[in-house]
Amino acid sequence: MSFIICPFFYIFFPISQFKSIIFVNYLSQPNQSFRINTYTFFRPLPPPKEPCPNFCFVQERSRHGSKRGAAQWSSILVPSVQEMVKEKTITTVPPRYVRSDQDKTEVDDDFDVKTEIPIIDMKRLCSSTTMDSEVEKLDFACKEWGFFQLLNHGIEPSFLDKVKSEIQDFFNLPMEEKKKFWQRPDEIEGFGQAFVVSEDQKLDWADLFFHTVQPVELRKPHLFPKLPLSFRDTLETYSAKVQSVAKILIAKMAIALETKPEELEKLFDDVDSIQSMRMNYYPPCPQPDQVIGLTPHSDSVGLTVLMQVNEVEGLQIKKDGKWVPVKPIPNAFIVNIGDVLEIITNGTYRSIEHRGVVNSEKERLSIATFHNVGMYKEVGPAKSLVERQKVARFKRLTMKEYSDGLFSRTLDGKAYLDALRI
Ligand SMILES: O=C(O)CCC(=O)C(=O)O
Ligand SMILES: [Fe+2]
Repeated sequence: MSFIICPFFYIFFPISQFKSIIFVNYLSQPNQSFRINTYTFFRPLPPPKEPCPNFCFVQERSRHGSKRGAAQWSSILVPSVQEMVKEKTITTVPPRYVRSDQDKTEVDDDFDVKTEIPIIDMKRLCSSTTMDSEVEKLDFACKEWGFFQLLNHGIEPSFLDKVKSEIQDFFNLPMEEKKKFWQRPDEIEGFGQAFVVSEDQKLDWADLFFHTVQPVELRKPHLFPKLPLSFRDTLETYSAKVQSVAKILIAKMAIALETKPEELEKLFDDVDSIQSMRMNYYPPCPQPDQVIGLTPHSDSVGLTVLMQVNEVEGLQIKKDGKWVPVKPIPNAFIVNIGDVLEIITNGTYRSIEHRGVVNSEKERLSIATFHNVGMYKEVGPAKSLVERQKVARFKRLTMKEYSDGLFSRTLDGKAYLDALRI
């Protein structure tokens, strides 16, 4: 998925899948400006035609709108799938949602204990008597799977029930109310879909609500502050609780990796580190095999903490070339390594492709909370890992450069991360 979004977008919208590319070194010609979300950036026009030292580019985009119709740093507004399903009795999927490009058959149906994603117990991770063995399990999960389910994370089930029920209520608000929170032209936060860059691009069978939560200055004034009061309070508390879970996990990963604090955990434990949330709503579909709920992607952030909002399955992860369904454990989180952590860990921990599928009977909801490094921080392989492994597998770059490159691309699995490999 992708598209031209603000330089901050990728932090906000941390999914990377991109096919064609341009890269623009915006800061090199600080003579033009335009507004991107809440920021003004300086950038050249038109984009340079030579490949930039860090990135390649294949396809040029115009500054004010791509050849395919999307304004830069935005996603074309598309109909709400939830509304479409509610309003009409749909028996066949409209052509724009038919995904013959996606192979939905290569699912590993024989998955068993061997192919079920690892389970990590946070209580054991934090207890002095069991920490070592649980850290070892965590290390294995991050190396071999890039995904794990997290039990005993300490967030009370009754509070999680409240979060889930309020998310459901939020998606069930009347359209008149939801319109206030809809994506605006040239923006990517709010209700909508992501990375839609042309009128003929295929779409996901889903609606999403995406917003930046931390730091507070990056919140869009018409989104978080305008949410229904109780939902806002609930999300504020959820944000803080999930943030502390993420920080503990990253600190334990640092122990496993034997990195220095400034190389890993401090990057995510700073005033400028970024947390964003994406709520996904997948309506039932009359022809579930024809569509995809969420296009295969890897998350372009540091760490993602995902919660299933209802008991309906749909997440699949790519393991040894096959799609493996994730059977969520009630009240556990599903945690995954994002591209930025793969870079920092010099490829030791893996950011794995995943996707969402839908079914014909039940709606499905999830909430992904993304944790990332501040925009002006530099990321690259941790020096102590490079020394030990005697090779740096990725380039070093600021998060700003990373996001500029990321949002100049279309969707293509892990192609962006590959472009950053040395
Ligand atoms: O809905 C899901 O289970 C997956 C969501 C996801 O991968 C994302 O929002 O990045
Ligand atoms: Fe994801």
